[in-house]
Amino acid sequence: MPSRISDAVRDHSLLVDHKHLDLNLVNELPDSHAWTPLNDNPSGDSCTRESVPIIDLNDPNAQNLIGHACKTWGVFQVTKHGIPINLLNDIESAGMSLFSLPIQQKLKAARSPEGVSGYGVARISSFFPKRMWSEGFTIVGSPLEHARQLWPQDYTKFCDLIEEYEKEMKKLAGKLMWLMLGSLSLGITKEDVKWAGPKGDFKGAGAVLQLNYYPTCSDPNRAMGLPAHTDSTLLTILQQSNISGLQVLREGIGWVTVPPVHGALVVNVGDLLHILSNGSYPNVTHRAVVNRTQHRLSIAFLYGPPSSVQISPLSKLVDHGHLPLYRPVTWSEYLGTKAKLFNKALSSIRLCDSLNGFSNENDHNSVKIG
Ligand SMILES: C=C1C[C@]23C[C@@]1(O)CC[C@H]2[C@@]12CCC[C@@](C)(C(=O)O1)[C@H]2[C@@H]3C(=O)O
Ligand SMILES: O=C(O)CCC(=O)C(=O)O
Ligand SMILES: [Fe+2]
Repeated sequence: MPSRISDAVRDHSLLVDHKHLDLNLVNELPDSHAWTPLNDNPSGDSCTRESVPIIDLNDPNAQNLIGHACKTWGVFQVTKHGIPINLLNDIESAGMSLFSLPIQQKLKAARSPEGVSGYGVARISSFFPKRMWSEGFTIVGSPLEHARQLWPQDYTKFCDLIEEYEKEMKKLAGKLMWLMLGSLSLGITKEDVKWAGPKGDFKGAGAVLQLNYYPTCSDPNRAMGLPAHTDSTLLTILQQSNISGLQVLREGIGWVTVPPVHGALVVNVGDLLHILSNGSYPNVTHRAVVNRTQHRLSIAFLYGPPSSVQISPLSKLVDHGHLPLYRPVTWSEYLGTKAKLFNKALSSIRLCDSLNGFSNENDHNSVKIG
């Protein structure tokens, strides 16, 4: 078995340039991609009855169900969300056609070292000693330049579809924001979240679209599609096609598989909503595993506030008994901190509990004192 990328190249001529291995052509897992075996088999495959809640957005009780899911899991699946199924299918096909391009073509749209958008491995890869079994394509704003490089003759279809998908996702994200905030405390209104705008439609919100592709893998227990992380967002809406792979970490249980449900979308709490909720909603840790027989595609809509807005615990959640757990931070500042500190970013902006003289029992990230 080739033990390093360089060996893989020599043996199989699979390396496209000095750092890109075409995972679709690799027969054996190179050492560079071999993680410690995943013997933490998810409870989704064993006997636990705990599963990520599935909530029908038309259910009159949806807000309470969402509130409970956010407090206990930090993640839920939504059905009857109003996104047309054709749009979900179309974006999936567009993603598949992108990742099916020859690697030399995809590399024409490679993310630049300082850039955010384009083709490449997920940004967090630099924090891990082993490489991921996945490819990514990140879209911020218009994908026009990169789409032109990928499909010189026929790029407008892709761009129009992305525009339509982002428009629909933004609408859904705004609706979810009110449902998630409304179940935190009675009476949270537009006055409490001024940056939601006069109509309360979060018009100025920011978003990034991330397409993830996980090729089949001969040794899935030693490979990792996307390692454990939290999203640096308010919330993320994930479309995970019909192949399983997403797992969430549940305190006291371990890794739980989020089973694909036809037409459903996965919604997870990101770091910024954790801050806004003053620690009441856990920013769920999640990862993507791979499998031997079926490649997998996922599409993440990463939703955040306008870049200059300071996010801090909602004032209605703060009083003498509940001091703010985090200092204010903008999305841009937080992304910069995350890029440097990764999973220590949140604690770097945390206000000191011992100074506050208390520990919030609702805060799933807190270390209990005393
Ligand atoms: C806005 C962003 C969130 C993200 C980093 C980024 O600047 C652009 C890509 C996003 C993504 C998608 C895949 C998983 C993730 C952890 C990563 O490596 O890149 C997220 C980042 C994040 O949420 O921190
Ligand atoms: O592919 C998945 O299921 C997870 C993707 C993800 O976590 C992300 O894009 O942030
Ligand atoms: Fe994620």
